[in-house]
Amino acid sequence: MSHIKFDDSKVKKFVHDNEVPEMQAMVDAANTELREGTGAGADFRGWINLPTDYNKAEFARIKKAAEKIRKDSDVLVVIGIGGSYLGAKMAIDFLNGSYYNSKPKENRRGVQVVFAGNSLSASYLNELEEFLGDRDFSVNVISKSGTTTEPSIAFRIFKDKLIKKYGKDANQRIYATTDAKRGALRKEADANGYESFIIPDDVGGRYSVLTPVGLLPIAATGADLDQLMQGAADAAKDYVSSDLEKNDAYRYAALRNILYRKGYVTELVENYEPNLRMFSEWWKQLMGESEGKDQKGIYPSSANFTTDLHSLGQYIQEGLRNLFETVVKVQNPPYNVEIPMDKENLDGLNYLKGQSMNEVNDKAYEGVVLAHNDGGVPVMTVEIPDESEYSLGYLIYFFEVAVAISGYLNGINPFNQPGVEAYKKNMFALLGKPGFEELGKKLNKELHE
Ligand SMILES: O=P(O)(O)OC[C@H]1O[C@H](O)[C@H](O)[C@@H](O)[C@@H]1O
Repeated sequence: MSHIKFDDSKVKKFVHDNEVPEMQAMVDAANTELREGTGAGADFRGWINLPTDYNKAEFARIKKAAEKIRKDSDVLVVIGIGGSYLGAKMAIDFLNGSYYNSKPKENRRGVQVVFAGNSLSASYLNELEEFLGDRDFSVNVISKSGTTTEPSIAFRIFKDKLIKKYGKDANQRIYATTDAKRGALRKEADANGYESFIIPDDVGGRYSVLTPVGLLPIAATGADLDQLMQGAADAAKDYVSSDLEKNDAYRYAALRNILYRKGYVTELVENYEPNLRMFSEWWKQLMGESEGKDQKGIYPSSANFTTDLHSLGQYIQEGLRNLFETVVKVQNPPYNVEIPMDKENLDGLNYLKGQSMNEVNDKAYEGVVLAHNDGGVPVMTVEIPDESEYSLGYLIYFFEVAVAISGYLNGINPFNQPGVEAYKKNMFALLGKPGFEELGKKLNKELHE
């Protein structure tokens, strides 16, 4: 039985009864493409069986490395961008809360984890260096290609810092997560003897959170990796049927495509728990890089509730009617607080006395769903029981398998990202990278005309 409760009752107004069954044949075809490898991008389907077929020896080595980091460091600096950043960041926030790094040591299961190499901002790096101060730290540099500019620059800077602080022992504090054979990072890891972990060839960056890419930083916070993988493994079993009556991940994929074809071209993923803010950022890369191509695709966006009801709420209620919402809801958040009685009741809130904040949050959710529905916004809800490692693993797999099916339903390759190179080439040319001279001249002319 599914660990996720998927509620599509609030799309009924927008989708006729016949529409989902009429998608079944297309979903069957998409399922065949995905499972039999007859679809585009078939070489990148390693994530399908990853939750059970992962490298067990490496998994054990990740746990050991995390233990060593917890012993000899106060902070782990994780360097990466895109799929080499978002998965670890979202999982750490999801499992530990957004103030994890500010908690006193005794309230944390592991080291503080900070992220670098996810922008080109020198000011951000400076802040990070100030945060580190003279405390002990290690670095986990992550790049599948091993050549991405942002993490490469950040790695140079933190490597230099490590060498200045620890001399020849610096190499013992560097963990490289990269391709088995290719790329500059692999070369450097081999040359300097860094402990290294492998990103499988057949798993793309945005599908890589359950590889060493996500696992080492997550383990450094003391989280239970076995439960995380178990959740994903169970989801892999639960979401294997191509029957839309039995597979909610596929049903979600089908409904997204039905809505998209009616003009609902923007999907907002939403949460009612700030711990899930970064989950939305991870989801946006998964959806956006998978589906936005060939001049089509749903635009993935996000909102954090109830916070954004006071900023974006107006637009969602009454703006252009091209939006639909997917709420990721937590049935039992890790904490609850009772609203106290106030004798004077000057704020008029005594009608809430004795109620819990989680109840109030639930009522907000119910009120919002009904209001937005009335305003012309289809809403789907993906509910997980709690914020455990198991539920997170399950949820990750739900969206991974859903977007793969959804992409095939829309006739694109859900596993490549050719468009990302365009700006990179221009940036290299404008920076004067050897080999890009001609393009550099052309762009400089265009910029100055
Ligand atoms: O892991 P890396 O090779 O450094 O790549 C990091 C990220 O950068 C790219 O530009 C891609 O669009 C992403 O899919 C990828 O996750």
